[in-house]
Amino acid sequence: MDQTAVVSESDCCGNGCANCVLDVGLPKSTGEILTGKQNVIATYQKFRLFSKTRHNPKGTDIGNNSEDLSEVFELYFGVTDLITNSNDYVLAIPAGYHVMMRTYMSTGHVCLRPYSPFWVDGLAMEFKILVNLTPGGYMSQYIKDLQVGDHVEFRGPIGSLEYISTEKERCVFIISQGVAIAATIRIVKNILNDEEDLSRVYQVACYKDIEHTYFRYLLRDFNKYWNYESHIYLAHQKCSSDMCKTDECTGKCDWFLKKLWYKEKACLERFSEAHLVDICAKVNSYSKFVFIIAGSKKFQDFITEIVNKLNNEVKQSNIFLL
Ligand SMILES: Cc1cc2nc3c(=O)[nH]c(=O)nc-3n(C[C@H](O)[C@H](O)[C@H](O)COP(=O)(O)OP(=O)(O)OC[C@H]3O[C@@H](n4cnc5c(N)ncnc54)[C@H](O)[C@@H]3O)c2cc1C
Repeated sequence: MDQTAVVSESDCCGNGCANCVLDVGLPKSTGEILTGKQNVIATYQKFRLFSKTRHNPKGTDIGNNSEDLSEVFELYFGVTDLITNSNDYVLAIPAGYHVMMRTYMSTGHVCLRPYSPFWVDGLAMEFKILVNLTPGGYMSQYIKDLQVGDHVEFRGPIGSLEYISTEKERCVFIISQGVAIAATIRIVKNILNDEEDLSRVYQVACYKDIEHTYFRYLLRDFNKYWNYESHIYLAHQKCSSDMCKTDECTGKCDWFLKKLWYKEKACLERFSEAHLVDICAKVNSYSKFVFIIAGSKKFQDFITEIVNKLNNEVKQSNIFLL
């Protein structure tokens, strides 16, 4: 099957079939990870919840910090109780791919939801996901009730990202909405940690406000690399300063400016075509552009539309939807 074909979640019947329609094959690079071993997550596998912590966008690891987000959790899972020798297995989840979490409803129906690991240790067979609990959501309630030590079923990897090429001087635009940035973290790390990869990464992270800038500390760290820059867009920043005359913050008041870190820039607007044009103006050749878009279908459609308006030389095969 064409690995660049976009398969919608709605194509999945939701029954957790062994040969799920969402499996579109692994990128060629996965062969190196497997090295003759089996992928432990290729069929549904139980993973033990090692830890469950509230996400702190600033990265401080002091438990119960007042800046921890009450509705966003980092879940750390690892394989336990393998029937055969664990040396026969690795955990292969390529960057940009997701895993399917499975649980059963009280009605007996299966509940499947995809999540995108932001950290994977293939040999230890451990991974982490960031989950933004959805009010009234079935899996969200299940996750909320999960306790450390509980076992949860996952399978995968599922995805279609095959952007890796021999071309190492690309302009990689990574545009994400909210928690979907989790899916992009490993892609950025892979590029930045590859000394032979001279690609420039422009990360556009769209959030509702500064309190919800997930992985803010990572973006700060990535910005230390010569070939990386992040742009944060905050669509709904509330303000408690008198300087901003309305409830919506202008981003110019002392209250907001004090919230920013040294050299950190944030634009208090929705990301638009004009912003994309501004960022792209820094780059010369459009043919080397790669766009990786992570977010809801509506967000992906909007960004794809403005990318297509940008310049008709942007090849469709260089646009990847996570
Ligand atoms: C490729 C991919 C990767 C993803 N990665 C992540 C990730 O890394 N982290 C993350 O947090 N999320 C991720 N998601 C989203 C995730 O899969 C779930 O959709 C999300 O956690 C919500 O699931 P849920 O079962 O809690 O909510 P659902 O039960 O699906 O409910 C969603 C919403 O619909 C409403 N609703 C449900 N039933 C009804 C009804 N009968 N009538 C009216 N309204 C109803 C609920 O109130 C809720 O607001 C990803 C999604 C995709 C497609």
